Amino acid sequence: NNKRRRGAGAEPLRLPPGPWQLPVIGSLHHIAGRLPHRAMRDLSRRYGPVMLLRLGEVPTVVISSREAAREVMKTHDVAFASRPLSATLSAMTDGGRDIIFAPYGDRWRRLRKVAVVELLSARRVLSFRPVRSDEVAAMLRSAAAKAKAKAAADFDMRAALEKLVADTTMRAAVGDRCRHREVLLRELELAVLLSGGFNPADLWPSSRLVGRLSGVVGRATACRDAVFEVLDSIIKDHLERMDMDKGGAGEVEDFLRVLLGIHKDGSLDVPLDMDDIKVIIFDIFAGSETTSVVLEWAMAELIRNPKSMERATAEVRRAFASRGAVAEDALMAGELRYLQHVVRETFRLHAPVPLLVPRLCQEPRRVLGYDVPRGTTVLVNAWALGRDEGYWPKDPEEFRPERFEEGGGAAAVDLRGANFELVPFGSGRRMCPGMPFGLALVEHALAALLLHFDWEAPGLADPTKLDMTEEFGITARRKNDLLLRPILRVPVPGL
Ligand code: HEM
Repeated sequence: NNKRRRGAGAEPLRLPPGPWQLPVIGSLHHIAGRLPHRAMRDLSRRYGPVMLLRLGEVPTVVISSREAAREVMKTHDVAFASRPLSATLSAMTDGGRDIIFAPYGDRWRRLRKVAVVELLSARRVLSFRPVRSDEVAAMLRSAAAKAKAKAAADFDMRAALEKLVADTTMRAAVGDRCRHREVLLRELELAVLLSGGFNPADLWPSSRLVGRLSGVVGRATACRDAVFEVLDSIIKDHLERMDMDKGGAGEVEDFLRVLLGIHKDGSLDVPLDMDDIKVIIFDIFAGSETTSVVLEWAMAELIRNPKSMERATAEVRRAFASRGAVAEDALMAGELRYLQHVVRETFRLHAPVPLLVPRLCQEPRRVLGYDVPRGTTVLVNAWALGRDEGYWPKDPEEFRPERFEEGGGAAAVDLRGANFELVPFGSGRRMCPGMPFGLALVEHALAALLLHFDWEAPGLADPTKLDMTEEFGITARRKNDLLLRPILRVPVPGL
C-alpha cells in the first residue's frame, strides 16, 4: 500500500487512513555508489513521499513532497528541531556545541540568537558591502588579466569563486589580517567532507571495529583541534589589536570583534565564553562554503542556456553599464528581476545542500499519516522537491528562470522557507540564518561577472553539452572544473 507510484502524470498520492507503520523500504545498498539525493528521489517515486530507509543501523525517514516537508518543518517543527549527532560530528563539534549540529535546547537557542541578532542581521550584512565590492573587484581583475592575455587563456571559474567566497567570509569573520588563511581553509574543507554522514563509523555506530578501522573519528578530532588552534591564535591577535586601537573598529566591524566585544563587556543578557565564540566563527566558515557552489552552478547553467545568459546580461548592463560597476542598492531593492529569477532557478535545480542538514525526531509524530518514531533521523530531499514535475510542471529538469515571472507559474514562490517546494535554506526554527549574507554575495558576484564580461566555454561548439555531473558529498557541487573564457565588455574599475 505504501508502494504507490508517483511518476509523471501519476494520480496524486492518496494517503492511507489513520496511523500507519512505516515499513523499511530500502537500505544502504539501494543508494550505494549513487548520489544519495538522486537515489532517494528514485526510491520515493516508487514508495511515496515519506519512506523509511535503514542506512546501516540508522533508521532514516526521507521526505520528498512539499506536504510532508511542511509537516516536518512547520506543523511539527519543534518535534523535528534537533539534529542527530553521529560519532564523526560529535568529535568535530565536541558533542554538538556549535549551532549547526547542536541538539535543540537552551545552548543552541542562545548561540543562534547571538548569530542572528548580532552577526547576520540585515544591518550587519549591509555593513560588509565594501568588503564584497573589494573582493568582487579582485576577482574581476584576475578575469580581466586572462581576457587581455595574448593567447586567450581560460579562467578557472571554480577556483575564482572559491577564493572570492573564502576571502569575503574571512574578512567578514575575522578581519583582514589572517596569517593562517591556508591552514584554516584546508581544515574547513576536510571538516565539510567528513561531516557528510555516509561513512561506516556513522552508519554502524555500535561496531567498535568499524569505528577503529575507518579512522574517521580520529581525523574529525584532529581537524577540530587544528581549526581551534588557529582560532585561538586569531583571537589572541584580535584581543591585542582591540586593546591597542580603543578608538573603534573603523568602517567594518568583523564578526570576531563583535563577539569579543560582547564577551568583554557582557552587554548581552546571555554570557558568551571563548568556546562559544570559536564555534560560532567555525560555523560561519562552514556555512559559507555553499555560496561558491551555487555561484558555479549559476554560471554553468547560464553557459548552457545562452538565451538566459543574454537576458540576464542585458538587464545587468542596462542597470549598471553607465556607472561602470554594480551598485548593491539596486540589487537589494530587487530592481534586477531577471537576475533574481536566475538565482532562484539555480537554487531550484541545484540545492547546494541537497538533503538539508539532518533533523532528529525528538517526539513521536505522525507525518502524512505515517508514524515517525522518536530517535529517527529525518532527511528532507530539497533537491527532489525542486525537480518534482507535480510542482514544476513546465520542464522541471530544464533551466527556465522565466517560470518565476508574472504568469510563469511560480511567480509567488521564493526562497524564504514558506514555499516547501523550494527550500534550499530549509525552513522553520533550524532554517539557515546565513541566507541574507549568502544571497548578497551571490547576487553581487553574478551581476558583476555578467556586467563586465561575455563568457564562452572554449572548445564547446554546442553549449548545451556542457558537463553538469555532480560530485558526491554533503554539498552538491559540480564534479569537474568550470573553465571559461572571459571577453571584456565593460572596463573593470581599478585597471
Ligand atoms: C548559499 C548559501 C547557503 C545555503 C544554500 C545554506 C543552506 C543551509 C541549510 C539547508 C541549512 C539547514 C536548514 C534546516 O535544517 O532547515 C543551513 C543551516 C545553517 N547555515 Fe546555511 N546556507 C548557506 C549560507 C550560509 C552562510 C553564508 C552562513 C553564515 C554566514 C550559514 C550559516 C548557517 C548556520 C549557522 C546554520 C545552522 C542553523 C541551525 O541549525 O540552527 N549558511 N544552511
